[in-house]
Amino acid sequence: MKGPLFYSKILLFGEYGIIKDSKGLSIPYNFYNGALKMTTTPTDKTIKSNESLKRYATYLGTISTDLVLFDLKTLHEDIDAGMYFDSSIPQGYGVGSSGALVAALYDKYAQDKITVLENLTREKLLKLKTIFSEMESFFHGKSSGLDPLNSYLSIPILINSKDNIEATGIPSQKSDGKGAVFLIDSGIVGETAPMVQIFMENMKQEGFRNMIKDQFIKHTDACVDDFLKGDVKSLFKNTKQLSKVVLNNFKPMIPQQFHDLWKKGLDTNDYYLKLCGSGGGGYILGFTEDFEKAKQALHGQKLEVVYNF
Ligand SMILES: Nc1ncnc2c1ncn2[C@@H]1O[C@H](COP(=O)(O)OP(=O)(O)OP(=O)(O)O)[C@@H](O)[C@H]1O
Ligand SMILES: C[C@@](O)(CCO)CC(=O)[O-]
Repeated sequence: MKGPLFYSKILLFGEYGIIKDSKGLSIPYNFYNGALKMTTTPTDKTIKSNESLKRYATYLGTISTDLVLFDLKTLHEDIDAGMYFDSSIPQGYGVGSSGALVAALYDKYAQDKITVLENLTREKLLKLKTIFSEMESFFHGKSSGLDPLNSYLSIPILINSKDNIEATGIPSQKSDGKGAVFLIDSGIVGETAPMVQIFMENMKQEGFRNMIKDQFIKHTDACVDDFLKGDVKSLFKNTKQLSKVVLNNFKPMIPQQFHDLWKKGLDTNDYYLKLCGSGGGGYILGFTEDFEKAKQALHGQKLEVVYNF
């Protein structure tokens, strides 16, 4: 048995802001994926995954059946027979390893499931997001459900506000374009929950709240609009503003050794850095009008291009 592939995702814009009703834009990232599989020859990796599935299956049994009904009997039988999630998606890197797992399990074991083939009305999308939020909260404490939704549908998702999301198209990539969105591997595993806790604590201060409203959300929304319109010039202007605000106000979310590189990008305009998800490690997202230049300026860092302008 090998189930269908579920992909990683990248939240291009909207981290933290979407908690406070900013816009957000999340795209599938096909470089990494995962699928449910049966083991034939157990290894440390399959055993660890299988044990994690076992714990998770118990949790799925506690979710209200009014929301979603699972074929728990088959799920437990499959896990006892050695099923695991065969995945290349790194964990704690902000690209949604738990989201892909949630999507794969919903796909295989939910009854009366909403499928990707039907007309996805806003109501159906919200229903799916609510189910996924409940399913993923086992891993995150609290989850928006956006990661599994992205992975399940494998299409870009535009978040207009908390209760207003839609499937969207993004401008097609220019394969010969000089500009790029890229990932930098910080080499550190991050954790979402403590980062969100710091953010919520900061939000108790009026100054921080104002900065979020008047600067962070303003620039985030502008970046989303620019990206969708394909207005690259304005996008870089707004990404620079966003990068600056994040460096000044989200220091705990930026690993120490990247503070100087972050500033160097702003000073030289060779690239602009932003958080990729909650930060604290994992990937950092970069935007550049000239990837060759950025590569030189970031010499020694591990870079992966995710989109070409
Ligand atoms: N291949 C896998 N097999 C079993 N469980 C997995 C697998 N991949 C991820 N998980 C589960 O997901 C958890 C990681 O989820 P977590 O939300 O901490 O990270 P993430 O989803 O990679 O991060 P982010 O939300 O920042 O993208 C693991 O601790 C594990 O329980
Ligand atoms: C930091 C955050 O905004 C994005 C993490 O991918 C948390 C969330 O909205 O789930």
